[in-house]
Amino acid sequence: MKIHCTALLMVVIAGIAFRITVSEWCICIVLCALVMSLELVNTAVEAVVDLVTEEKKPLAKTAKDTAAGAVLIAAIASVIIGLLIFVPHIAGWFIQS
Ligand SMILES: Nc1ncnc2c1ncn2[C@@H]1O[C@H](COP(=O)(O)OP(=O)(O)OP(=O)(O)O)[C@@H](O)[C@H]1O
Repeated sequence: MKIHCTALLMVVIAGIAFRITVSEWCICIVLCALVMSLELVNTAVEAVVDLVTEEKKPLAKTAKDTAAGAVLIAAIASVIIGLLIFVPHIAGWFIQS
């Protein structure tokens, strides 16, 4: 969650610096909310699994790994979309200066 909050702060700073459009802000906000929400669900799944059993069980592993996988997929997609949004702004900034 600390990593996600740091990424969120960087997105906000970059969004202000590069003056991204309202549509781009909306996409960034939705993606940040998606990743952070899935991280909270992942934490909840981990807590429930640990509450149910502290023994090593295949179903516990499946529950934890699939929840973590959901966060990873959303995070990877967010990074790709973030690059698609910010790279043209960064390139434009370099061309102007
Ligand atoms: N009860 C269990 N039975 C089987 N495998 C487990 C069990 N608990 C954890 N694991 C395995 O160990 C890995 C690490 O589990 P852990 O509970 O430390 O979560 P984590 O993925 O490190 O998340 P976090 O760092 O947020 O606590 C899991 O991804 C899972 O593959």
